[in-house]
Amino acid sequence: MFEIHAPAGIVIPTFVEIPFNSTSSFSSTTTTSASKITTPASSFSSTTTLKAATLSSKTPSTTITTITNATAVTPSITTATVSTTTTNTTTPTYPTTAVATTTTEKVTTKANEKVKVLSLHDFNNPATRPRFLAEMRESLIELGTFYIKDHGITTEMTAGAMKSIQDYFALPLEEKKKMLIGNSRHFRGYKLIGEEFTNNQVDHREQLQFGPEQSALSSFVPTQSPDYQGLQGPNQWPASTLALLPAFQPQVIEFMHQLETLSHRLMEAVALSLGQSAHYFRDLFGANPYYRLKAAKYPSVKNTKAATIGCGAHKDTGFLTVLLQDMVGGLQGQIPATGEWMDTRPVPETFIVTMGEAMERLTGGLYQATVHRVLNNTSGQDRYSIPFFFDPALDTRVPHQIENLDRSTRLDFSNAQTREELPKTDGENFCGLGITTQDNVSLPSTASASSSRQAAVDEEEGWCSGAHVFETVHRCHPEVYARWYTREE
Ligand SMILES: O=C(O)CCC(=O)C(=O)O
Ligand SMILES: [Fe+2]
Repeated sequence: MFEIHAPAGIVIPTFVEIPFNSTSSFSSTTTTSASKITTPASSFSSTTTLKAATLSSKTPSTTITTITNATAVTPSITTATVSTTTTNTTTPTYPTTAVATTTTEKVTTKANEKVKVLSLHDFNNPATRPRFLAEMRESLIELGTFYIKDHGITTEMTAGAMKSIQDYFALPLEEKKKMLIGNSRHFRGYKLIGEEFTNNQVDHREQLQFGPEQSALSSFVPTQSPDYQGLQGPNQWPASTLALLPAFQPQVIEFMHQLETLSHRLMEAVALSLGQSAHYFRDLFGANPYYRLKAAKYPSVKNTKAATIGCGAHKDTGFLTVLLQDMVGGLQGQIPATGEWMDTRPVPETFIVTMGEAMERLTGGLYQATVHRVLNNTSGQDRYSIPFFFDPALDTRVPHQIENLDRSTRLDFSNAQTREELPKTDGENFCGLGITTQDNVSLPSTASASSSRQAAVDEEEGWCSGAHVFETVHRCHPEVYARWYTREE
């Protein structure tokens, strides 16, 4: 038996994310029957479909759970019986992450109250900084996520960015297709609804991807260079789209710029919260951090059978995600300790800050990479979100783990100093490692034995951040990989 509290008009699938590099341990199908679900009576429909994808590498199967017999037990709570059947599905042809079904899913909207809203003002002010860092640390150990307010990005900017992406998605399909992600070796551009898979399940969203505006590496040779070097390059800006939406390009570029500044500041706080120096991540990330801005539109669904999930359960790949969402709702995070799902409800004028797998790995699991997903909604309102993924320069070697990390929940932050407060030392360079993926810079050696040309891990030097990012990105967008990375030009 398990209990689910479902938010209004939202379909709950059952997915479980597994950590990266774990590809074989979850392969069996699990079947649940006659479980119990509770959900707010006002929003419950008597036949809601839950869907859980299970993968063995060859023969995935899909578990469909149908809720029936809903009956009200309190004015606000409804119970229902869950029965489950298992059917086979086709295997995707591109690499996938193994997925396990869960029979113990719990969702509670109450758990949302667990996610703290932190104010960046409290970090900036030395008097309140110790408390801010203590709360940040606790949140990242427990959940891997928090909201940030007073972040310094104006409402005008966030509203403008939202409006720009809404205007873009409202363009005729023919116009949007001019910017197809498949046109770009650098994984930038537009992706149609129904073409992306997360957790081996087709997502129900349109999306648009941008990254740092740079020229491509002229030295890049497909099938010979490390694949991740192909991530560097320009965004797509079709002239006709810019003519139709004059504010679009400047808005997106300015928003990325401001999110980069905010992310650096947040990473400074994260470093301090880990007991490291304020410039730990600046030094690690180098002069040209690699980031991706994704804009997503989740159309409201009429019936929940047609599309069961907006975005399947997953952990973000890298270090830090800063996410802007509108007020529609549907994003959920999983509480690591209990497996319970909680709504990451829209909180006005905040961003949601989430740790990714790279951070989890670097901290030896002390900071959680939050498993999250987006549920479809039947409210009639489309949902828009803009996540920003912040990572080191592509050729950064990330240490396997921060040394001598104090793993206790509470640390003394009374003397924590930000970068600008730290005394400058001779020759100090805040971009200390100075690693950049420029055309004229020689790159770290790569493991030629690696079949995927990734040079992902090196015992001595640490693992390659770009290779790690590429691993996920190429899995999400196999059409880009097939076109640009599998043969020489
Ligand atoms: O749209 C959202 O709120 C979340 C999207 C997400 O998790 C992702 O694209 O990685
Ligand atoms: Fe995500």
